[in-house]
Amino acid sequence: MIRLSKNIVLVGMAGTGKTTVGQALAARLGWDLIDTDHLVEREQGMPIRQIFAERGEAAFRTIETEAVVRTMARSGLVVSTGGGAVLAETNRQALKQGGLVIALKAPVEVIIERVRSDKDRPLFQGNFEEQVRKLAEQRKQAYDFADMTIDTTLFSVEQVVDEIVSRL
Ligand SMILES: Nc1ncnc2c1ncn2[C@@H]1O[C@H](COP(=O)(O)OP(=O)(O)OP(=O)(O)O)[C@@H](O)[C@H]1O
Ligand SMILES: O=C(O)C1=C[C@@H](O)[C@@H](O)[C@H](O)C1
Ligand SMILES: [Mg+2]
Repeated sequence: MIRLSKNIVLVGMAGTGKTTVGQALAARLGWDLIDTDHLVEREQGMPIRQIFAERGEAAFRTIETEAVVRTMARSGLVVSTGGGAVLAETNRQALKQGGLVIALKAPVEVIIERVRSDKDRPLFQGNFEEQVRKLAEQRKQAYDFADMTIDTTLFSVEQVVDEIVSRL
């Protein structure tokens, strides 16, 4: 049994299911959900795709860090992060200090199938299969700082939630 921290935080590559599982987990626990991507989009008044296009990735990362740090100062939340939210040391520290960090994993082939029809991810434009593979390779160890890891390949969303709840 892992002692429950202030928040439950989901990290992982794009398409591993952080948003979908976060929604189901928050509903199951009766907790509020903050999806940092959605928070940024709401506060900036535009989709992340447009932030990347008009201001660049570095500007997005600055905004993302501010949203992550502010969110992690709260408690009793399920927090779904963006796929790249773990890249900054400031974010990793805030996530770890303020929550139990759970990494969702899936093989690159599964990720490709899950995100194939969603054209909103700015890092997956053009030859998106190649881009997913490259990013997965670059981020091979990026999620290793998590307190636990769940491979979502063979699980439905509700089964992933069952697994998380059983490990709390
Ligand atoms: N366990 C699962 N089994 C099958 N499909 C899943 C599972 N989890 C998520 N999906 C599907 O994969 C797609 C991507 O999921 P989701 O948007 O939740 O990923 P994400 O990790 O939040 O990605 P991003 O980092 O880009 O925000 C969605 O269509 C979702 O329904
Ligand atoms: O993997 C990433 O770097 C990203 C994932 C998404 O959640 C968004 O945060 C954005 O598209 C960047
Ligand atoms: Mg998401």
